[in-house]
Amino acid sequence: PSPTNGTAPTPLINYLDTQYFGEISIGSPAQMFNVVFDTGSANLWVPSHSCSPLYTACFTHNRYDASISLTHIYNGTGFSIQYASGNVRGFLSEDVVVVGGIPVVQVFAEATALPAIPFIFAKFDGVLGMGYPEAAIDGITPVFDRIMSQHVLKQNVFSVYYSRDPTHIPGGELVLGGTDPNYHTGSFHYMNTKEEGKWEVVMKGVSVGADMLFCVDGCTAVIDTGSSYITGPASSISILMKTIGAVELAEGGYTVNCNLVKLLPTVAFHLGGQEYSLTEEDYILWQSEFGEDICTVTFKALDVPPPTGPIWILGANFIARYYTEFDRENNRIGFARAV
Ligand SMILES: CCN(C(=O)c1cnc(C)nc1NCc1ccco1)[C@H]1CCCNC1
Repeated sequence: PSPTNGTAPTPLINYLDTQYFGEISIGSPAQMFNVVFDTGSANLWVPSHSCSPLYTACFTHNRYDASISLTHIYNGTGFSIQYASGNVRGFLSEDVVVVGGIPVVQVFAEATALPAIPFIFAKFDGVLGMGYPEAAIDGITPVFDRIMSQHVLKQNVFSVYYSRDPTHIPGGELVLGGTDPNYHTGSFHYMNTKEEGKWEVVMKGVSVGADMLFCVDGCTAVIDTGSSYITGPASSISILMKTIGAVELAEGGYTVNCNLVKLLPTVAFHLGGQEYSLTEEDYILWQSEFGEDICTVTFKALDVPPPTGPIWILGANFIARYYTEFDRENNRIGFARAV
C-alpha cells in the first residue's frame, strides 16, 4: 500500500522479547525476507542463494536469488561487516527493495559467509541498517536515505515500538515518516545526537535506586534498535550485578532468584533533561523452563575500546519501555512512554 498520509508502518514480530523483525521484499517477483531494522548499523544484507549450504545459518534462512529477479542489477563488489562474534561476508547486488510499501532501488549485500554464532539463533534472515550514511560500509546510500530522497514521507523521521509481551500482536511496529499515537502516551522528550552520523547521545549518569553509580562524569549512550539488551562497561555491570544480588552464569549472563525480583531496585538512565527508569519488570526476563523459573537480568557487559567506547548500548528492553523516534530532520532522538 503506498503511504497515504506520508507515513508507512511495518508490523514487527517479537520473538521472546529478544528479537524484533519485520518483512521486506527484494526483487521482481518479490522475494520476502525478515529483517531487523537496526539503528546500530547502516547496511542491508540478506543471505545469498550462492551461500554454501555448509553454512547452517544460510541453510536455515531465506536466501536471495539474483537469477530469478527481473530487476536485479549486477555489482559484485566484495562486502564484509563485523559483528562481535564474527564477520558476515559476501558481495554487493542492486535490486528493488520494498519497505513499508515504499519501493527503492537499493545496493545491498548478498551474504555468502554467515557465522553460525550468532546467526543460527536468529529468527530473522538479515539486517536492514537504519543508521546514518556515514556509518555505511562501501559508502552505500542506506535504505532510509533513498526513501527520504523520494519525498514521500511527511517527516524525515522513523519510530520504533517494541512490545514487551511476546503474545501481543503485533510484536512491534516501525513507522517511516512519523510516530504511531497508538503506542505512546504523554509527550516526547528530545535530545540531540552526540555527533553527526550516529544514533548516540550524551548520557549524564546511570543510577541504581537513589544512587548515581555509573557514568557519573558523563558518557555515550548508543540507541540500538538491533540489540536485545542494555550493555555497559564490564566494570560497571559487575558492580550493578553485585548491587542487585545477581549471579553470573557460565556464558556471561546473569540471573537473580525469582523470589527476590519484586525487591529489585529501579535503574535509571539520565538522558537529556529526563531520568529514564526501568523497573525489574523491564530488565528481568522471566522464563519458565521445565517447570522451573529462570530470571535473567537483561544487562550485559560489553567493553568497547576507545575512541568509540566506553559506551552504554540501550537496546530492545529499553525501547520496549520508551517509544523511540529517530529524527533525521533535526539529528535528534525522542522518547515517550510506550503503551
Ligand atoms: C542484528 C545484529 N545485532 C545483534 O545484537 C544480534 C545478533 N544476533 C542475533 C541473533 N540477534 C541480534 N539482535 C536481535 C535483535 C533484534 C531487535 C533487537 O535485537 C546487533 C549488532 C550490532 C549493531 N546492532 C545490531
